[in-house]
Amino acid sequence: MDLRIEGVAKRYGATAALDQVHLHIAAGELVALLGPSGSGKTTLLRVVAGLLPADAGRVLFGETDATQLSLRERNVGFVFQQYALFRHMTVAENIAFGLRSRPRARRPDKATIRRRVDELLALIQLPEHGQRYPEQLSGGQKQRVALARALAIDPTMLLLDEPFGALDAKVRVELRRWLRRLHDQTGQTTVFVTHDQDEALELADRVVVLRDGRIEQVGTPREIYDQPATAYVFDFIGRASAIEGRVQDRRFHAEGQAVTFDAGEVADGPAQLYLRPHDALVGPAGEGLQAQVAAVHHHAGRITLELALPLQAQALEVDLVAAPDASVPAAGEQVGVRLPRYRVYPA
Ligand SMILES: Nc1ncnc2c1ncn2[C@@H]1O[C@H](COP(=O)(O)OP(=O)(O)OP(=O)(O)O)[C@@H](O)[C@H]1O
Repeated sequence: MDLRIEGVAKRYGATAALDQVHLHIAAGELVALLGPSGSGKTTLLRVVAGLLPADAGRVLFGETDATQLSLRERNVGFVFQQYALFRHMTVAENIAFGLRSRPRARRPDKATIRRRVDELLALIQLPEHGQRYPEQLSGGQKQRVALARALAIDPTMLLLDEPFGALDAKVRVELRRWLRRLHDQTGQTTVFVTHDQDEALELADRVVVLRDGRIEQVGTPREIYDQPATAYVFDFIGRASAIEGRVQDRRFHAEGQAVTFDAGEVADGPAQLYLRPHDALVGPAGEGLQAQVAAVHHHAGRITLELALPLQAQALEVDLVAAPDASVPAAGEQVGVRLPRYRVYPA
């Protein structure tokens, strides 16, 4: 089912947790709400679920105005960060809970519930775990059970609030790939909250970047990464360096440099040029931006240079691919930096 959020606003005293949010999510999409702490992700998810009333605006599920509907009437599947499983119930009982607690008229019979639970146990790849208790499962397994419980009620959509937030890094990566495959199997409209840009970019069909209760950009992971609409998105979405300067007649003039760069449509005035560490080519001094190597950092498979630019407060971070025989500039050396890819934003 598709989801339409129209002009939704929510205030807590002086804080606008959500400020005129408009968003359309197509049926079957997997969408990430991405943003730093306090940007309004959880508030938006809760408003959609019916856990929290909005001050203004509408939420539509398909053609139905769901704004005034209760949590139960909306029939969404919700998964919290901390596996909120019932500790005194087995895995199978947890999964069956939503079906068993339906009013008698809409409650499936016991055999149907048992069949549905078995199907879901197979779907989450825990077919033998139905009789275990939550404390006998790993964190990742608990979250899969939480997802099965959410799916059991045949929800209108799945809403996941930092579903992998409490798990360690390796399990997180495994589980998000698993969720992607599960989504491809079920085709369930899914919205998940994360503050982890890797998770959003790897998992989602589209990413919604939030900032202070407003949508900063909506796009495919590729669009968000390759064409960030604002300096904020550029900075938030990956490793980035900024060079201060100004735009004049469609050229960006970096503070303290002779070389200038195409500034596209950016109007005259103070501006910043943003680049990713892998989008800079380091060569002999005299070509491109003039810089001095401030530090050399060795990682597995790559070398990162910190480059100091005259009159710039921030150092430039540049990755070198570590070919075994490549010469690596030493700290203190003067180098030239060419920029095959960058973006200019008004400051
Ligand atoms: N119950 C509340 N009372 C007062 N202010 C709140 C309440 N809940 C949220 N806020 C405020 O609303 C804003 C948005 O909060 P929200 O929890 O939606 O952000 P978030 O992006 O989900 O952050 P996090 O990643 O930390 O969960 C924040 O400024 C937060 O302090």
